[in-house]
Order: sequence, then C-alpha cells, then structure tokens
Amino acid sequence: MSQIEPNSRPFTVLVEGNIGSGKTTFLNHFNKFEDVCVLAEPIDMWRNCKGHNLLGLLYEDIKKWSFTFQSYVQLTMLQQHLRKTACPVKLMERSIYSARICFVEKMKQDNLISHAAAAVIDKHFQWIKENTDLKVDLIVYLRTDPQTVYDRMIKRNREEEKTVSLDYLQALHQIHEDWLYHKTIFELPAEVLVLNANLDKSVINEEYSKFEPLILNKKLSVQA
Ligand SMILES: Nc1ncnc2c1ncn2[C@@H]1O[C@H](COP(=O)(O)OP(=O)(O)O)[C@@H](O)[C@H]1O
Ligand SMILES: Nc1nc2c(ncn2[C@H]2C[C@H](O)[C@@H](COP(=O)(O)O)O2)c(=O)[nH]1
Repeated sequence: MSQIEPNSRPFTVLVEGNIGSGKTTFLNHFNKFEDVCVLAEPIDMWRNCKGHNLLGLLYEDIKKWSFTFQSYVQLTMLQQHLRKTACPVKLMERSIYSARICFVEKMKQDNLISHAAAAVIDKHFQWIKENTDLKVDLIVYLRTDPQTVYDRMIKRNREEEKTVSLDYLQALHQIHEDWLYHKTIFELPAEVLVLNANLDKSVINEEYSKFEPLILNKKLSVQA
C-alpha cells in the first residue's frame, strides 16, 4: 500500500444515496483495494449507544427521538470524517452533510423535529464546518427509484426498518435529488458523480468498475 505524506489528507469520497440504494454493496466492491480505507456507516453505534438502540427508538417514535438520534448521528459522522488513515483514498458511507441536509431537513418538513431542536443541530453543524477539517473531494451519488430501494429494503428485512414506508423513501429520494442531482438546495462540498444504482446486482459490478479509476487515481471526470 502506498502511504500518504505525513500531515497530508487522503482523497476523500462520500458515497451517498437513499436507504437501500446499494451504498454498502458499493463500498464492499472497493474493499479489495489496499489503497482504499472504507468507512461504513456507524450503524452499529446507533443500534447500541450505551445499551440503547437509538435506530430502533427512532423508528418506533420518530417525533420523540429525532433530536436524540440526529445528535448522535452528527457526532458519529464527525468521528468518521476526522478518522485518520495512512491510505491515499478514504471512502465514506454517507456523511455529516447528508445527515444534516437530507434527514434533518426531511424531519423539519414533516414537523417530526421541533424548529428549536433543528436550530441546535444546525448550530453544531455550522460550528463543526467552520472549526474542523471536513474536506471532501468527490461525492458518488447512487441514484435509484424509490420503488427499487423499497423492494430492496423489504428484502433486506432489517428489524428496525419494518415501519419505513414507500412515502418516506419517496420523500428522501426527492431531497437527495434536489441536493445531489438538481443541486437546488444547500451547498455541495464536492463535485458529484452519478451512478445508476437501479441496475440489478447481476450487472452492477460492471458499473461500479467504471468508478475504480476515478476513485483510485483520484480523478474527477467520468470516463466515457
Ligand atoms: N444492485 C442491486 N440489485 C439488487 N439488490 C441489491 C443491489 N445493491 C444492493 N442490493 C441489496 O439491497 C439491499 C440494500 O443494499 P445495501 O448495499 O445494504 O444498501 P444501503 O447500504 O444503501 O442501504 C441489500 O440486501 C443488498 O443485498
Ligand atoms: N433519521 C435518520 N436516519 C438515518 C440517518 N442516516 C442513516 N439513517 C438510517 C436510514 C436507515 O434506516 C439506516 C441505515 O441507512 P442505509 O441507507 O445504510 O440503509 O439508518 C440520519 O442521519 N437520520
């Protein structure tokens, strides 16, 4: 494995997309490259915060637990952003940006979080952006249709997600589209490359492979 220069930072790539869009599967495709540090979403931390399954509590009563859950997501995603690695490339599943921009915004839209609570989370977010190194070099957007991810989520059968509706996924899809595809809301911390993640498992590795040179060689333009 090649090592980065001391005091330099890795080429940092965020993998973003709806629930069930294939982010974990995409990250697993890159696990074989020793130059890539793959950081999966810290979902196990959300499922066990000093014995509390915050993800389970969230889906049981999203209004009651939204602030608690988002506060912890924001902390754990910050820890991922600041995680040191000697690898020249760091691949992260989601980010502090999508937590704030996609999920907290959705909660605000649906009045599932008070504006006071959302204001506190945003104050933390703004302070973190201004006072820590959250530099990102590339975003890979796994673009899907809501029905596709709904079917995958049902098939994956995660205990906590049994109450997640197609409507919720449709709303999350729209926020991801506005942020990463139409680019009409919030700031973008880096250039976005879009991957058609609707493709079935049987053929999608070929699509993933197209992104290898972009990520491994730290390039920002998609090969034809
Ligand atoms: N391209 C695909 N075609 C069919 N099923 C997929 C595809 N990508 C992922 N899956 C399946 O869908 C579910 C969600 O995939 P996962 O990678 O966990 O998505 P995410 O991390 O975005 O939630 C898993 O059961 C996975 O095996
Ligand atoms: N309310 C929020 N939920 C979040 C956030 N980040 C992830 N999640 C949920 C969505 C899924 O149920 C689960 C894992 O996500 P996958 O896309 O990997 O399936 O965690 C968030 O910031 N807020």
